[in-house]
Amino acid sequence: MDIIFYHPTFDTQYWLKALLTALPGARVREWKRGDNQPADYALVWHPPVEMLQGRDLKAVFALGAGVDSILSKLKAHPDMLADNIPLFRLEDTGMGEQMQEYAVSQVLHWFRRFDDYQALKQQARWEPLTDYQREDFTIGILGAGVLGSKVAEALAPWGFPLRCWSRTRKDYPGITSFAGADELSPFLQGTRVLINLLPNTAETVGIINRGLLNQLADNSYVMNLARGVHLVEADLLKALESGKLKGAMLDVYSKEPLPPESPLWAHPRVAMTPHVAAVTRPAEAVSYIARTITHLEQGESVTGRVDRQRGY
Ligand SMILES: NC(=O)c1ccc[n+]([C@@H]2O[C@H](COP(=O)([O-])OP(=O)(O)OC[C@H]3O[C@@H](n4cnc5c(N)ncnc54)[C@H](O)[C@@H]3O)[C@@H](O)[C@H]2O)c1
Ligand SMILES: O=C(O)[C@H](O)CO
Repeated sequence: MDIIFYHPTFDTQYWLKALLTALPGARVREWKRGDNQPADYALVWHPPVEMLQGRDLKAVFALGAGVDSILSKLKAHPDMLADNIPLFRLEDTGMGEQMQEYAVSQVLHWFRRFDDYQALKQQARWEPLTDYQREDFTIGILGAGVLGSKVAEALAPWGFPLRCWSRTRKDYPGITSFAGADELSPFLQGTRVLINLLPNTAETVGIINRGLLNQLADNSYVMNLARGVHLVEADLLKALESGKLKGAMLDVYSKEPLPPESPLWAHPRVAMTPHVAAVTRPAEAVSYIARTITHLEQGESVTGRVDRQRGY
């Protein structure tokens, strides 16, 4: 079995070695321009079109959770990957735990009013504030898939009212499930902390806009952990100014790296990280991919296949 690997920034040598260890007998090579030799599987992130074009592969693995960038490249170059070649993505592989850490720590930061105390400290003001109550702190998670459900699971023991919104109804213990476009408004009403973990698709681009933000509870918070295109940044800034929103925690942006002129940098109630909420953990990813390839080779069923029509 031949495997080709391409990632613009990862430590390729580490991956090649780890893949060889996990799949003894496989031939694994870094793909370089001009390499047209046959391959069975391709592991990629932001691949050049020529890497995949015309290849008769058994499967392609995206080396991340989101497949928006490869699907948009496929749209521009439909001959890059034949329709019958399955595209897989990483399911969790350590990203769930990272999202849990991120979301829980930020929710508690807001709930315990550390944002307010930070602002008071800057003015050298000693001022105990009224506690927030859990029942006024409903958390709504947009997207209840692999990562959204992990975040919900980690928040559940803290006792906040929890709800999620997804395409189809979920049956997660202790979490109210809202499903489909018709239930988006009821999901938003009463939500105090909105956490976004949707995939980037034609249906979800720009979903966190003025109309959506206006439906949240007053003094709400927004955490965007999915993709920058989900959020209309100008609408977020207006909602912060109007007082509708109390704060935002952003990991992803309409343009990355975020340009220096973006007003988000200087906004006192916007906290930011540079698209690091959950990164690919090589060891977990390699064992996931190796396991999936082994199942595919044995004709067994696997999960993680992207529905290219649906867009995730
Ligand atoms: N910031 C980061 O570091 C980082 C890291 C990993 C993943 N991500 C992002 O997180 C996203 C989610 O990852 P995942 O593994 O949980 O994906 P997933 O496919 O397992 O879950 C997606 C969820 O969104 C819901 N959904 C999709 N379209 C919908 C629609 N139109 N209406 C209602 N619900 C809809 C699905 O029902 C599902 O519950 C990824 O696509 C990626 O963009 C970001
Ligand atoms: O989708 C992912 O895996 C991360 O956001 C990295 O882009």
